[in-house]
Amino acid sequence: MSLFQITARQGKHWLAVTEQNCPRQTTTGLTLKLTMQRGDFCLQIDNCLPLRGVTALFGRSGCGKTTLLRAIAGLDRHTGAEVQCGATIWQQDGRFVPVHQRRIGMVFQESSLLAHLTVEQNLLYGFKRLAKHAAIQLKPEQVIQMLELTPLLQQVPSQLSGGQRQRVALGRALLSQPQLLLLDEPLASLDQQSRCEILPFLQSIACQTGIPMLLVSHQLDDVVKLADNLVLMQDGRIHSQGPLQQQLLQPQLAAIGAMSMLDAKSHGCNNHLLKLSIGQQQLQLPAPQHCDSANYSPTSYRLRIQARDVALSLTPLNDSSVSNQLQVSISGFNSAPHPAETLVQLTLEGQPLQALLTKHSVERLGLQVGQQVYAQIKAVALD
Ligand SMILES: Nc1ncnc2c1ncn2[C@@H]1O[C@H](COP(=O)(O)OP(=O)(O)OP(=O)(O)O)[C@@H](O)[C@H]1O
Repeated sequence: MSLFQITARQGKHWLAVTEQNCPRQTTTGLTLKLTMQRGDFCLQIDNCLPLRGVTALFGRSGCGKTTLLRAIAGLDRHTGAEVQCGATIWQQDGRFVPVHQRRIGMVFQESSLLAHLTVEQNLLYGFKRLAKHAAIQLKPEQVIQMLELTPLLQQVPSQLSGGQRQRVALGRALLSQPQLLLLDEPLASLDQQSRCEILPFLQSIACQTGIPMLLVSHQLDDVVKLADNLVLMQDGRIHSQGPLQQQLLQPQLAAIGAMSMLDAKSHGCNNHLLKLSIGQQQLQLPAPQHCDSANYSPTSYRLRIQARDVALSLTPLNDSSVSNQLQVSISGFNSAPHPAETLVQLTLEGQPLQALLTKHSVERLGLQVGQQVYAQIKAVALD
């Protein structure tokens, strides 16, 4: 049985992971020491990034994400830099392992497939060139199945959509048997529908292969669906890093639209609604298109919620259309980009949740740290 169920819902895609945990590679981290000056820009990194799950690099344009990724890959050589992946030294003192000798799979914004080769030939291009002694962890048939590439194998890149091309690029990267996947805005050139189509594939690669990924993305939405760890970059430095849920509370993310991620458990569908629980509390959202209540096995489910979609009340509302009413406690208040607004930090069954309210509402309700209140979230605002 496949570890994963991937189902789609109209306009949005949705991934459900079975009760089995994803195998995560557990090596030591990616140790980086880099100082680089380019005109006014200075990259200064002295950090260790996790080598497990998906780590997203997020920050304003020009903060140095691509420069950092290129240094990790060995595409650029910076004097004095140190790059160590787990126990393997890629750069230190006079030693510099060139890009083709680092076990890295790379996918960029524009896939660089070979135009004259079929999808199958593109996939096998790097695989066939692997050294005979290289340990093969992923076979072509596994990758083709995981990325649903069978119908495309005899086509050439010009016959593919942008999303299909990125799937092939991902497949080719995986077949190079990487120790680390570097993804530099792999969804940036895709329209919204293609982005939604490819997200579940990225999720299943992360979970099924256990290969750690470093993902550069401008879309916080994508990061919230994919990442386990979030690294925030600012002016050439790593400002903060940590598990996604906690990092989403960082104040600088409020400027682009604060949101939360909740880990829930889904229990099945009824009347086209997916039923979920977080601890003892129940909630629901419109079910994915192919959700089959008869064959539903309990799954983990990652919920994404915009802070502006969360309202608070002192008592449960019985005459409201909002069906998700969750008991939460107030853990703090943060400033919001607009002077009339406040970000209320909440705790829901041990998980952080944010609500964006006007200061006027906070005062009117007399909200205080430690207070128990009810968070109302419209089912249609969840995904
Ligand atoms: N070849 C280069 N020569 C000089 N400066 C460069 C060069 N490449 C990048 N830079 C500068 O280095 C800084 C970091 O660029 P980088 O592309 O790493 O940022 P980024 O965070 O990836 O940006 P974006 O999100 O827009 O892709 C920028 O100020 C950029 O202008």
